[in-house]
Amino acid sequence: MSEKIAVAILGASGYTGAELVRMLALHPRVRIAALTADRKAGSTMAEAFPQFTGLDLPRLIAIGEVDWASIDLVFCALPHATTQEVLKAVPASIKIVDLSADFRLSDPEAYAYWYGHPHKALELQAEAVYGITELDRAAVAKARLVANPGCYTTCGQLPVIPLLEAGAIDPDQIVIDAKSGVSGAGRAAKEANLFTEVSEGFHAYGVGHHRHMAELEQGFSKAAGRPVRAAFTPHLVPMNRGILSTIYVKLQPGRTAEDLHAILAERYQGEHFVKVLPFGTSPQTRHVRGSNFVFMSVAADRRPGHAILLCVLDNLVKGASGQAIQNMNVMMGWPETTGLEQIGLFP
Ligand SMILES: NC(=O)C1=CN([C@@H]2O[C@H](COP(=O)(O)OP(=O)(O)OC[C@H]3O[C@@H](n4cnc5c(N)ncnc54)[C@H](OP(=O)(O)O)[C@@H]3O)[C@@H](O)[C@H]2O)C=CC1
Ligand SMILES: CC(=O)N[C@@H](CCC(=O)OP(=O)(O)O)C(=O)O
Repeated sequence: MSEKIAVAILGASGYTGAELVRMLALHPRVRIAALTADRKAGSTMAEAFPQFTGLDLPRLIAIGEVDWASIDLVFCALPHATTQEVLKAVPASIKIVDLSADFRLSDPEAYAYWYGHPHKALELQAEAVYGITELDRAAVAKARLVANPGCYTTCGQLPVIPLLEAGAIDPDQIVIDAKSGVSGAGRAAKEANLFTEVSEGFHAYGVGHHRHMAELEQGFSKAAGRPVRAAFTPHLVPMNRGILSTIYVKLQPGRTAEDLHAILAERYQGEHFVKVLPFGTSPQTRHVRGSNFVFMSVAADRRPGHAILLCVLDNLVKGASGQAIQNMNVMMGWPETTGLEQIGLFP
């Protein structure tokens, strides 16, 4: 058996932290050496999440108690802003995959604008490599600190970026209508996430100003080779997991919706986790639930010169912890699917 690396999960008592534990407990190259929490420090992982009853896991401790000398790689699943303070104290010899938004924007001014305060770890922000694995694999392989992308932004960029790179769609006419399950908001108690607030209805939020626009625009601008503004409206739907993005695009002259499908099929041919379904298929969140897969497709729009892209993923897996493990596998030079073989949990 190959030697295992020792990993710490900061924020293990949260949803993405628990998802990391669920998948890393079966990862053949990893030993979970430290798990941290804030309010729940001192509890066992089974007390925080009874599904882990019987697993041999370290007790949840405060971040200050972590013995960094014993750790090879850190998964950081803390709230944004807290993350940049904490990661400054992690020794530079340790690899990091950060799930928060703290290191995703490479422009410090853009960060300050969208997050309302100056960045407190600019050296780390400069060092961080943005990592949608399928699009940034070569850079991720060389990185020490990977900024794991957001759930909405993975679901928005995977279908759009190859089309921008191919010059097949108009960069100024991208409209992303996205719906997320409530686990996307994390485990911390918030009035807006009470059962009565989210069940039996659904609503848009952050309309016209959601902070993920910055991350989408950063990716789209790089792919288009010029500044791009995107319309993005997130919605909260009464389900636990999953994101569906319905994306309206304008074709460049001479292009058809079928061309877009062919570009995506070719771009993701051979990718284990990204599946381009037949033209006109409507992918469903329930088919990727609990897995690291992304299903996407293209459909005709009745308006001439337009097309509709559809993309689904599990926000806690490919949208967060699964992609974080995929990035670790790339950073370590291991097969990318290691520990990520789960198939969607349906029905
Ligand atoms: N949920 C999702 O679908 C996605 C989340 N993300 C990002 O991943 C990160 C984690 O998200 P998620 O798991 O949903 O969040 P949760 O709210 O579920 O968990 C947060 C974790 O951080 C700990 N924590 C909170 N405040 C502090 C603090 N001041 N010091 C130390 N530890 C603290 C909590 O400990 P305790 O429980 O003890 O309070 C908990 O373990 C966030 O940055 C989020 O934006 C990214 C993509 C998708
Ligand atoms: C449903 C819900 O609230 N979703 C969160 C985004 C999910 C998340 O936390 O991802 P990031 O790390 O990319 O911010 C939101 O809208 O802020």
